[in-house]
Amino acid sequence: MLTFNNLTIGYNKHPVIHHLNMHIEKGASVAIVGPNGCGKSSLLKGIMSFIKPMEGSISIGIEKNKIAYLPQSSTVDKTFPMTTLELVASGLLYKKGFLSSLNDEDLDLVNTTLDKVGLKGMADEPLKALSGGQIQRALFARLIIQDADLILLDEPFNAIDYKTIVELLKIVRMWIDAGKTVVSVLHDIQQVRENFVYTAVLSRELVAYGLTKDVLNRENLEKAFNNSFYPHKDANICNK
Ligand SMILES: Nc1ncnc2c1ncn2[C@@H]1O[C@H](COP(=O)(O)OP(=O)(O)OP(=O)(O)O)[C@@H](O)[C@H]1O
Repeated sequence: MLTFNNLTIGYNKHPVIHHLNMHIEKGASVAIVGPNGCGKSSLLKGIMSFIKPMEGSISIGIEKNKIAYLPQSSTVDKTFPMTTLELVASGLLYKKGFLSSLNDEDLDLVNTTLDKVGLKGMADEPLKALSGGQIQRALFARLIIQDADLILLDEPFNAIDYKTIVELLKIVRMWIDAGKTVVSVLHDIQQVRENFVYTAVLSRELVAYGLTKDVLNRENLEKAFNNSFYPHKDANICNK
């Protein structure tokens, strides 16, 4: 489904992810863990082609429109003039082209999905009227509507209350049980252990990748988190 071939990505010639070789099977649930600033978000952005590899490549075994992406909540512009319904319906853009071309069936699907994520009656609310947790529920509704085969989640439960986390985790498990490939950046080790079969421990370079039960251990976490961490702009230009 997804292969990183000697992948180096970074900014202004300075590497953030360094010579990554890793393969993710179709239908796998993969957590990406590692210290702040080690390149987890950059890796997801690389998969989305928002940033280009400095070296190596990313092979994706499906079409781009079969990938859904949840960005880190801090990057979502809540002042954007849009209703909850429009945000969720934008998950159909790949299929429909324009929101104006949505038919009654599409709108029914959006409204049913809003109910599913606990946002019944919120369709016409502007985004600025939603709490952080409600925005995250709406973004999950958009992911459901997209019905993608590969789902990329960047810290999906950051600053979200316990009840919302439990409900959103049920959606993630539903995707995994349905055979979708789910790759998620997470900081909560317990969440990883309980929900993700595979884990990649990153620290710019890959520290370990394999079954969560085998690789999510103190030794690998210490290797990743004890790395002396410098801002990536001070990283040597890669000559490997
Ligand atoms: N657009 C950018 N331009 C320049 N540098 C960037 C850019 N985005 C990220 N970086 C730098 O790349 C490095 C990795 O950032 P990234 O957001 O991928 O890390 P992360 O592991 O997701 O961190 P966190 O856990 O804090 O979200 C950091 O040093 C960051 O400052």
